[in-house]
Amino acid sequence: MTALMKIQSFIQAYVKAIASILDVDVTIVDNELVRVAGTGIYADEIGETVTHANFFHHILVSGESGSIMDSMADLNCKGCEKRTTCRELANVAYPIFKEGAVVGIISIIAFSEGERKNLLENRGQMEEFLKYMSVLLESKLYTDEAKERLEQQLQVVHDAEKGWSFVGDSQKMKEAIRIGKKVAKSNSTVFLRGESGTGKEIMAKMIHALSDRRDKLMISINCAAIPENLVESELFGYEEGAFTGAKKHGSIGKFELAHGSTIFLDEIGDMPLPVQTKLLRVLQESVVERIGGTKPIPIDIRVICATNKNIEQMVEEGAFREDLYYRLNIIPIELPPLRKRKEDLPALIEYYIAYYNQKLGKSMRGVSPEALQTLTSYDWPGNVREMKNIIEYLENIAEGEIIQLSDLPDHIVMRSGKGFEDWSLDEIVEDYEKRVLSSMVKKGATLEEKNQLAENLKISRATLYRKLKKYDLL
Ligand SMILES: Nc1ncnc2c1ncn2[C@@H]1O[C@H](COP(=O)(O)OP(=O)(O)OP(=O)(O)O)[C@@H](O)[C@H]1O
Repeated sequence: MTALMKIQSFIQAYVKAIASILDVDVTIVDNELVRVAGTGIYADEIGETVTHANFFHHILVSGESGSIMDSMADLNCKGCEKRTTCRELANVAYPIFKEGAVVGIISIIAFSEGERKNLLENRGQMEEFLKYMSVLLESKLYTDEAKERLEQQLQVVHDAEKGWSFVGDSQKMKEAIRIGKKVAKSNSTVFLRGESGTGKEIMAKMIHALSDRRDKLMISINCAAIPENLVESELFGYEEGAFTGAKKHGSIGKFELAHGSTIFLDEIGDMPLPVQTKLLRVLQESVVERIGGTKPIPIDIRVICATNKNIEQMVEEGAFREDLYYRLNIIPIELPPLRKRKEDLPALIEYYIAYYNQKLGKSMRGVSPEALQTLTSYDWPGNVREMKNIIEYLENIAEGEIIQLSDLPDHIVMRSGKGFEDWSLDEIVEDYEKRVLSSMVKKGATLEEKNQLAENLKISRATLYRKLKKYDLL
């Protein structure tokens, strides 16, 4: 949608007001020559493409105002087959700009001789008026864009507050989200697989939030974070006197706590074997037995578990119970590593820029093409978590509104071994040279700093300047 079309209803009200004050007809077209607003006979043609638009086309290209005072004689209309039947007798038009580019045209039209006379007599004033209106429209475009940006950012924060908001349009991610949403309402066990930082926990949160259990808190346990000797009591609870140091009246375990809700068992591969046996019983019989307890306690829970380990290999090696593996692996969902879905990167970067803008009160606008290329070439071993942290870092250290290649941390620039398959050696060397130089020369570096750099690099000043010029780094 063009910039003007986005504020169409405002523009239509605006031209109506101008038309009634000046007693003329007014129209506005966008840069695709679609009529955005119009009065008189053009009120019925809103949304239609203006044909026979030599004159408008010229204004869009030249960015200069123009007028037709006699359509039968005007050069702009020469050769137009509609010239003899055209309803427009005269026309004064002015371009509408945004950031220096022409985004549309505002024009006053005379359909009758009387209107044409009025236009001719007051042409200078009309042009001045259109110019003023064009500036007003331009500022309206900026205000609306700023508002839209703010709304988007608020939406980002709102989504993040829900605890899950997936960004990513790749087929692989879409498929994972589709399955997650589809199984949310069921009570079946979900097994989330994927490297660290790929979004397993937010997937668990999403499934819980979309389930009928959402009114109760999801209980999350990181099996790798609890000391082995405490896992059992943490999960299943214990009775008074169950072991030395046991609390008076015992303690409720996480499974009991999750009754009626969802339990998320993260890093399930780290669950000790004896605890695995107890977990199997919980899953098969829907009961828990506290340590030192004698009677089973019925529970209603939905289990979501996750691991980044090769669990099949653990089963083979006897480190994970095979029967438990099959009992857990009912609905497997694979979260692909970021390096296998790089098409998600631009959206993720944009999302986290907006997120940290909001959080840190910054107004970062994006990433330069070179920086984006380098971020895309990087392998992201820490997946989305690593990317999120890098954006937070960049929001803190980058000076301009656009993240530049030179802002990126060295390890990313150096390790972004991009796909060099189709590159000649010269191109690879040039690419590397450009990255090294751009990470060394900060924007606005003084003459002295550049001279010092030439000295450090053991090249002449002339060579350094030639290279900086070549890579557009001056
Ligand atoms: N698709 C995504 N869109 C937006 N943010 C994401 C996405 N995937 C992951 N994140 C963010 O990355 C961070 C890590 O995600 P999460 O904790 O869900 O990963 P994980 O796979 O559970 O990692 P670990 O195995 O280390 O526990 C979180 O801050 C999360 O919000």
